[in-house]
Amino acid sequence: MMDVIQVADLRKSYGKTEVLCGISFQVRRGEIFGILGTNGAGKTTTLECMEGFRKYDGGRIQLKGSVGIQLQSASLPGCMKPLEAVELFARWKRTKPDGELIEGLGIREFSKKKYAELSTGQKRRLHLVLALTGNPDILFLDEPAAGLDVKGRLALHERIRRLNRRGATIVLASHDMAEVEELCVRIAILNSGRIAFLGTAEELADRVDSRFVIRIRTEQGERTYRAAHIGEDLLRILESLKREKVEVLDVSVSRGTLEQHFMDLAKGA
Ligand SMILES: Nc1ncnc2c1ncn2[C@@H]1O[C@H](COP(=O)(O)OP(=O)(O)OP(=O)(O)O)[C@@H](O)[C@H]1O
Repeated sequence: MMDVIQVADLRKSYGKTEVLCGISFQVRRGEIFGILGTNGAGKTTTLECMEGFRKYDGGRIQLKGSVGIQLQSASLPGCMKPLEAVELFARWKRTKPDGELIEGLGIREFSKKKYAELSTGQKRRLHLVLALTGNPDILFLDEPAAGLDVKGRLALHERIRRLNRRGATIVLASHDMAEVEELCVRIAILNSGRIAFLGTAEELADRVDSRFVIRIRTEQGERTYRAAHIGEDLLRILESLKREKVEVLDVSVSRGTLEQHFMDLAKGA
């Protein structure tokens, strides 16, 4: 599959603090790629360098295709009405406002308000419409669901998937594991300015030892174990409970969520 984004040895410092210490990754055409990291890991800096908004100190970034960027809030004049902003962006992109997009993200609900009067979620929805205007080949989203309620979040995720099915490559920065797990196939985890992991969620699960979560309900309450090898470990746990004469009522086994794996990596485990 063709790479539409290539980032090689990207370096960035703010003053004397090196925030990106030479990160490299590629994004393939048509994928939803997640950049994960805890607060301050360097996700926004990485995105802004890729978007061309921020100068970087070293390395190389190559993009192939037109770009849409979900700008941060407060980046439009406070007195501007939502549909005026949509019109302005459409003209800038030499296209017409996309009615389906405007309806799909419910912009008309708050179209009479000024930008300064919009809620965080409404601003996010508007910024998403602006980013999507002109059907960009590559879409950058920074914490897209922050400040959205459950309904807004579901609608946004559905919209992101639909766009992706139409061929857009999407790069999404988030510290929300559930969001990344739900949307992205490949992810990069940033930790202290370096890539701690690059690959699929499945590969991440395989890399971390504690892959399974075993929950055992006993007469005394529930116990939780983490296991690398489900067969041997489950047998060992059950045998030890038998020796302790603990009555087992129920056993459930699940794969740990990406969040557990991520936290292990972010902690440098
Ligand atoms: N303009 C700036 N000047 C100085 N330091 C900055 C600047 N922007 C970011 N930083 C610092 O660089 C580091 C990385 O910030 P960045 O915003 O890229 O992280 P992030 O992973 O997006 O974090 P968050 O999840 O909190 O948004 C942080 O320590 C931050 O304080």
